[in-house]
Amino acid sequence: MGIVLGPNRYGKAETRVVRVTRDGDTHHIKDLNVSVSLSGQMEDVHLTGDNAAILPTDSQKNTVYAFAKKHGIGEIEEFALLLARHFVDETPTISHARVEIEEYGWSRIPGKSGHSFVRSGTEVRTALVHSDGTGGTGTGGTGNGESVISGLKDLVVLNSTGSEFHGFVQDEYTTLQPTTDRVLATAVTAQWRHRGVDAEFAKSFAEARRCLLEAFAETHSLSLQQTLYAMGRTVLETQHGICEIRLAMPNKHHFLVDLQPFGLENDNEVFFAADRPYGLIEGSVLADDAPDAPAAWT
Ligand SMILES: O=c1[nH]c(=O)c2[nH]c(=O)[nH]c2[nH]1
Repeated sequence: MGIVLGPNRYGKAETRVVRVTRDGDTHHIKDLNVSVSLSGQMEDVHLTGDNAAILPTDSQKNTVYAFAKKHGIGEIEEFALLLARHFVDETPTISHARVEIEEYGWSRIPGKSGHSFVRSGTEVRTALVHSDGTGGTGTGGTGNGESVISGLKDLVVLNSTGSEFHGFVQDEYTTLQPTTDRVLATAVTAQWRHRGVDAEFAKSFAEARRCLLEAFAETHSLSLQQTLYAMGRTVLETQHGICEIRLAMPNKHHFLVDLQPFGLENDNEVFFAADRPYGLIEGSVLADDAPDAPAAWT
């Protein structure tokens, strides 16, 4: 039996960088969590411990900080592309870079100060970039060895009516009562794949987020699965630069509390918000001409 090295990658995970841009007394901040993962000629380091091909993960972390100073931080997709292309273009032993970024939002505290901020809730904006470098010829999904996926996570939403769930399979373990009026709540994780790498990412993000919220609010839901599909479809119908969207939506169950022991009616007014277990509904919605790009998601 022969033993060989399988797929591998390495890099600095979760570099936290906060960039302050000073515009007189008015400051702007970008707060990111950057994870770099590189692959290439890595046989020797694994098989013999020869580090000659290795760009240390420490240098990768330093690059994130240096680029934040030199180039500033604009849209996270662009910052990720800049980093990914740099690692592949400048290090001959690296042929592929994956850069994943989370962005934590801050909004201004109203008032006179231009330097006071409050974190904008739990929601996180995300980007995932793959690059074979600016001279790349790989199969990232755009034909030139690069792909860009944008997204968000922990977008928490709730409909206090307009949601039903009935007509499901009944087996000997089924106790769930059918309902024609329930609370529907979830924390949306969404990732959408762009057809190209030069979209207007700020505009596209705002539009995709608006579509997700609008479809969640406006769909009269017979299941969270139906709502998921409606949300994905709305994004793809509105934004032709996006060819695929993947959604993961936990069903944050709200159970009606039995108030009868207290002689009280509960007409869909008082709920117990359970945090676990939760139903986990996941799905992908695609344009039927979407180019195949499974590697873009890894
Ligand atoms: O929207 C729902 N989808 C399900 O698949 C499911 N299963 C369940 O117990 N409740 C729900 N709700």
